[in-house]
Amino acid sequence: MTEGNSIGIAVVGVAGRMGQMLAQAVLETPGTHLSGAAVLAGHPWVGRDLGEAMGGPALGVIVEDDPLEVFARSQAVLDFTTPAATVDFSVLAAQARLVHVIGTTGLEREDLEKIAAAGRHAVVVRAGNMSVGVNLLTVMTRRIAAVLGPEYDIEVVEMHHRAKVDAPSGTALMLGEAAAAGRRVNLADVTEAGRHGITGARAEGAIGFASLRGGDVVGEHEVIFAGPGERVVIGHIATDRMLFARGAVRAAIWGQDRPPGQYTMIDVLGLRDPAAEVPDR
Ligand SMILES: NC(=O)C1=CN([C@@H]2O[C@H](COP(=O)(O)OP(=O)(O)OC[C@H]3O[C@@H](n4cnc5c(N)ncnc54)[C@H](OP(=O)(O)O)[C@@H]3O)[C@@H](O)[C@H]2O)C=CC1
Ligand SMILES: O=C(O)C1=N[C@H](C(=O)O)C[C@H](O)C1
Repeated sequence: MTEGNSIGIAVVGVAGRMGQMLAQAVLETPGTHLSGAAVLAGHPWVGRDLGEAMGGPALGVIVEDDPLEVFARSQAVLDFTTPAATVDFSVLAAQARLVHVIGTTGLEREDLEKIAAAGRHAVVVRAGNMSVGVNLLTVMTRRIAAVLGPEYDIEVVEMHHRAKVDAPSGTALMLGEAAAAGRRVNLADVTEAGRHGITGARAEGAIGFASLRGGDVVGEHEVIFAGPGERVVIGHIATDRMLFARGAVRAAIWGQDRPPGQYTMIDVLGLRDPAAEVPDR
């Protein structure tokens, strides 16, 4: 629902780690309002005031379990849920002509195809990481990979909290895609992930991935270029999930009145280099 010129932004999966951050980010952003907050049917938060459910003061926003109703009074939806849920939401968001901001990771090729098909007539902004810093890191990774030759071995290392369910992280895949784009190779052709046992020597031109899990780590990424006599190491450490949430709200605002299509945070942040496309995971 438009309240004056304020943009109505809904959050699905609002009880999740990111869902709660997203709701707070909408509430603190001038020019937007929280038009709805949805969880799965049967969740204990259904029917409760969102603020109280989150352990704070009442917000006057009641948690619902019908995304259709929530979408009907919104201009955008922030979706950091699961691949299956995101595919379903993409159909509903496109029908309602909402800007669908997707942070969900672990999406397979078939999921991406379904999202692209559903979103043909709507604006979809999707990124495995919504922070400014990581998106800058992808631009730097592509550039460094393009300049350093194949004698520099590329490894992407990530660490996340113990509850993370997908690996490598969406961010690690974005960085891998950026490195592959810089080298003008297809990431799938050069990926080395999950090494264990007698693996044989590293393949020439491989891009390796290592995933660490533990504790409450918000998200840490490094790209290592290991060459003869030196290593170039660039990285990003997230210490607060609000970083991602603010990026998502920025994307929802940016997407208003854009032509239908699939966009990434590279578009939102104005970092696209037409001469060097970087696919985003
Ligand atoms: N792009 C980015 O910048 C970032 C992306 N992420 C990604 O966001 C996703 C979520 O992460 P996180 O918040 O830590 O995970 P959580 O598991 O804490 O949250 C996911 C939430 O989605 C809910 N959910 C699942 N299916 C539905 C549905 N059909 N309808 C409504 N709600 C649903 C879950 O509900 P229930 O628990 O009841 O099943 C849960 O509350 C992950 O893929 C993660 O990698 C995370 C941080 C930053
Ligand atoms: O699951 C998380 O927590 C995060 N997921 C994203 C990813 O897969 O890269 C972004 C961030 O690193 C946190």
